[in-house]
Amino acid sequence: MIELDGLTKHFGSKVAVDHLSFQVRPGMVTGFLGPNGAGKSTTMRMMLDLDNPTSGNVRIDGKRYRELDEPLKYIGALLDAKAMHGGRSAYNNLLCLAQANRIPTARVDQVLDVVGLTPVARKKSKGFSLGMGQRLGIASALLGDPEILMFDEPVNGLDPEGIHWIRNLMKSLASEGRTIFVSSHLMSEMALTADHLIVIGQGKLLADTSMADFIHENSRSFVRLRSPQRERLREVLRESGLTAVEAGSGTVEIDGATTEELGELAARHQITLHELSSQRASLEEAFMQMTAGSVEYHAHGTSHAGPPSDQQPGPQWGQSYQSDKGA
Ligand SMILES: Nc1ncnc2c1ncn2[C@@H]1O[C@H](COP(=O)(O)OP(=O)(O)OP(=O)(O)O)[C@@H](O)[C@H]1O
Repeated sequence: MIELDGLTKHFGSKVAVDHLSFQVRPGMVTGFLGPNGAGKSTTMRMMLDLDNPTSGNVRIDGKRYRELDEPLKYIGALLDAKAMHGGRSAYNNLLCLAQANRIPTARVDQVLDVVGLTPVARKKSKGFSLGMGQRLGIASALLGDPEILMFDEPVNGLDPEGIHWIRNLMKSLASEGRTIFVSSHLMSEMALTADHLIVIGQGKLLADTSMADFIHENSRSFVRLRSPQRERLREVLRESGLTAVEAGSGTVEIDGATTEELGELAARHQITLHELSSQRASLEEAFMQMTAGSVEYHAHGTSHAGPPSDQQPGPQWGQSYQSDKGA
């Protein structure tokens, strides 16, 4: 269990983390979400005692990180996959870490096997692809067989097979009763992986909730209509006090009415419908709505908080969003 109590970090006048209090519980995967610059990495660094809080504190199983006897046996982390010594082989990188932390040497081969790097164990890690580097970073996090694991953007650089692998790894580690805390920009990925969500924006806690409740409470439900008599449909909706939002591909979306009401309304006015469907906004949309006021960098054309016209999964949004950072 990880407990944050009023955790705060200032960089000069910049408040990167603002009185964060939450718990990360064992036996589940907790997703840590927030737009770029929200303070996720800074929070994780303070959890590992790599940065000093301005105020507040973090407890790991009731203790401060620096009070842990052999920290790698309590908490393993993947923060920066490039942190490894490039001139050393994967095996030697892990061996040094094992020796420095009084972890049995045999564990090195075990974790190399878990992450699938046994065939390249003797190769220098500087020649590794981003995905292999991520796997090596994950191996180092697993080395002490810790009860708590923290991953900062672990799917970065992984191909679909690698993403599938890490998703299953995190779930299986959680099912063993471990505490798994993972940050990601890939909302669709979180939907498939996390049981619980912590959402932050501009360093502040925006949500601490189960995944199911997050979607239920934050996603907008609406009805999608498509008709060959589009103008007539719009007119009838307007007369009924309903606002139709154009949603592309000849569809309109309506809030505040059920499919039954809209179907009957169309029938009364003899309007043919080619589509009448109840929709619920996805996790990406719920997340965008929640954090809309706290993003530092907006991608062109995606700064509105409303749902996009189609129901595409998150990576599209994540990619355009990230690619705009620093533009
Ligand atoms: N060493 C530092 N000095 C000054 N400002 C910093 C420092 N580290 C982080 N920041 C600022 O603090 C804020 C939070 O940064 P942080 O990297 O924790 O966010 P993040 O949620 O991890 O973002 P990303 O998803 O882009 O990695 C940002 O505005 C960032 O520019």
